[in-house]
Amino acid sequence: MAVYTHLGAEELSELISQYDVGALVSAKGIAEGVSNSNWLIDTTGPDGHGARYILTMYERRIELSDLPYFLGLLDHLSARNCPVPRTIHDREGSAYRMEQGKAVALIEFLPGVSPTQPSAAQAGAVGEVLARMHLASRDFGRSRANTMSFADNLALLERCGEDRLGHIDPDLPAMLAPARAAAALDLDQLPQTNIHADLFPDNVLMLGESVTGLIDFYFACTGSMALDLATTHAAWCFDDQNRYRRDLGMALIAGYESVRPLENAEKAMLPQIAKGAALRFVASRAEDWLDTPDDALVTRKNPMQFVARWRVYDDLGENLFDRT
Ligand SMILES: Nc1ncnc2c1ncn2[C@@H]1O[C@H](COP(=O)(O)OP(=O)(O)O)[C@@H](O)[C@H]1O
Ligand SMILES: N[C@@H](CCOP(=O)(O)O)C(=O)O
Repeated sequence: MAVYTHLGAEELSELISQYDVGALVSAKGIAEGVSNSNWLIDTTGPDGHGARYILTMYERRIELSDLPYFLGLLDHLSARNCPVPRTIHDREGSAYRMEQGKAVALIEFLPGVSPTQPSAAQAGAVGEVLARMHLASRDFGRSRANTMSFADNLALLERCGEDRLGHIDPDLPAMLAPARAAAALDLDQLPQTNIHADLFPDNVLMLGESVTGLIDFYFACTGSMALDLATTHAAWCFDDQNRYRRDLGMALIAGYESVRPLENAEKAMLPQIAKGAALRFVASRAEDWLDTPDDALVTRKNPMQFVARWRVYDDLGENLFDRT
């Protein structure tokens, strides 16, 4: 379920005619995704040979004032040969337009599929691309504060409250104490850049072991590179029972370090940051769980999945980098 708004054929044709991409041939709603409405758009193409795009309508959680940052970052990274879709600008040069009172953007279509059970080779490739992206986004001229920082996550869990957290799962209120510990970490002293901050497998397109696209930059922000690596680690390196896949963890970090070796201060803090990164998804998923009506068509994501991952990080402690 990821088409929240109906756009009629005439509206779509009129919208597409504002871009130099040829005439609309077909528009199909995309089922994947939870936050925005997405359509797969085929046109006759700027040169008449056909072309494909993604049309995104921003529905939830996105401030209009953040769009120049998100869309500008796509253009910045794409121009630096990172596998990131560029934004198609309309004839007036705008990266987004308003339709039915909501912002829409036309985005380059990239080939590939998101892995559901990633291999170590795929995790290594993602680590390498993540590091390339970190280096390439250092000179992006804009910045954006992280609205899902560890302090924000703590505030979110506190707003949910022990009682309501306990209704989701009796083990959830116990996550407040580690969330306080994470909120006390100072990540500002670590190397900063513009980070993706939500690089789950479903936000990576791959063909075999090659990364063809990093997508869904709508949590991107200015922040610690180690936080982005830890978030990617928490999202990629566990099986469907939330058991740690050490082979993937090692491959992800090795791939990252093949491009950008971690500094000692980052290595020292990574075990703590990984716990905070797991709690970030405990917090947002707990909030979504409580806010989503039982009859909503969206599949709620279970916060306990990331409680399990937090426990793995807590047990691993300093051994996160161990190869055995
Ligand atoms: N640039 C792109 N190229 C190809 N497919 C894309 C692109 N952007 C999005 N998609 C497809 O649309 C789906 C939903 O996009 P996504 O940005 O993840 O939505 P949401 O923000 O709602 O999670 C993706 O899983 C992917 O299949
Ligand atoms: N990746 C987050 C949820 C964010 O959803 P997205 O569809 O915008 O990536 C999670 O798994 O909790």
